Amino acid sequence: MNGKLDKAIAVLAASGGNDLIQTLQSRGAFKLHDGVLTLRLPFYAPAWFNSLQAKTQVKLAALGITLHCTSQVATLQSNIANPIAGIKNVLVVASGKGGVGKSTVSVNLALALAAKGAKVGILDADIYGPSMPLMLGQSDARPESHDGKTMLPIKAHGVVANSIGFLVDKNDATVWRGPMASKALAQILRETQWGELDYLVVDMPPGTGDIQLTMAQQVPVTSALIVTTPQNVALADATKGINMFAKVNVPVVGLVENMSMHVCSQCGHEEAIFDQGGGVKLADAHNSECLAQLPLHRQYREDTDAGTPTVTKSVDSPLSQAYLELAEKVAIKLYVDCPLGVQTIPIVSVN
Ligand SMILES: Nc1ncnc2c1ncn2[C@@H]1O[C@H](COP(=O)(O)OP(=O)(O)OP(=O)(O)O)[C@@H](O)[C@H]1O
Repeated sequence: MNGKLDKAIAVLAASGGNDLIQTLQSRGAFKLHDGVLTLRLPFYAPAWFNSLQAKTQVKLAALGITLHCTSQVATLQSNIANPIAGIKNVLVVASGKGGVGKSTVSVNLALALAAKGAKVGILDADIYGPSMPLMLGQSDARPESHDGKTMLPIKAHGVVANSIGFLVDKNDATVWRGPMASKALAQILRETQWGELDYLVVDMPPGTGDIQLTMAQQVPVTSALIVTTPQNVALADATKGINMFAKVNVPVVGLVENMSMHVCSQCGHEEAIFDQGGGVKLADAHNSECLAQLPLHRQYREDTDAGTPTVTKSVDSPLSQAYLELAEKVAIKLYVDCPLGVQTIPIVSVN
């Protein structure tokens, strides 16, 4: 019986990535019963699973096995032991430098994770330039409170979100000093009724100063995703970002090189305006991985400006596809990189 399972695992490892299949196996994700091999996937990655199934079907059939899968996102270990009720994993999206597209990546990645099947929230922690109200098409929304103590997040495009931008006048927040900004983040994080979430994507303020450091220490972070553009000046700042997370024991799941190549919306001509390949080099230098190279394309800007990020606006476009692929890579890599965490604290309703 076990020999059969071992053979099936070897078949899957040859096609689905050895590290991943071995991690799944060692954490008890496979069960073989009556010729049905059930994989309880601890993340949503339907494209990866469909490809695995297609590639292994014949060999598994020869062993008398059919493969099935169910998905339930696992809670992974975070940097501090102070979890937020109902939230399984917190992914912070950070950049050393401003204006590299951190918010654009945060919102599209969050929507892509949701499109794959996960329950996702967005916390816009970019105190000095909150963009989520605009990018989610919710500029006039204000979170409601039923008890005067906690807020209900804003719902948009299948995710929930909260932002300093919903709560405070833009001009007030920009003059906050570090401790005030960090306190505001802690409050908005813990006083929002997020519900049950597989991932909370946190759009961090740009930079690697004390504010970002304090924030990273206050929030139970599973991992960080670093956004950079390919040119040297941005890469130097991204390096500071990677080093900052190392200081606070937050693993970096990988890098995203944004504005990688300019694609003309008229003729499709490609030009490396901000240079090329820097994200891959940086990732290599830090033993990390460049998980996506996203083009500089007018459509990305137009869609977020209109409050309908590309992943919701045109799901089938190649621009959207790039994010859908990134979402699966992030979900898978988080699981492989991070040890399993303690069971999420369930939300208990108090009447
Ligand atoms: N790949 C892209 N192609 C075209 N435009 C983009 C792309 N990524 C981001 N932009 C645009 O660049 C501008 C800056 O992006 P964004 O606000 O996401 O950056 P940020 O790093 O979050 O900035 P900040 O430092 O202000 O927080 C926005 O107008 C956005 O629409």
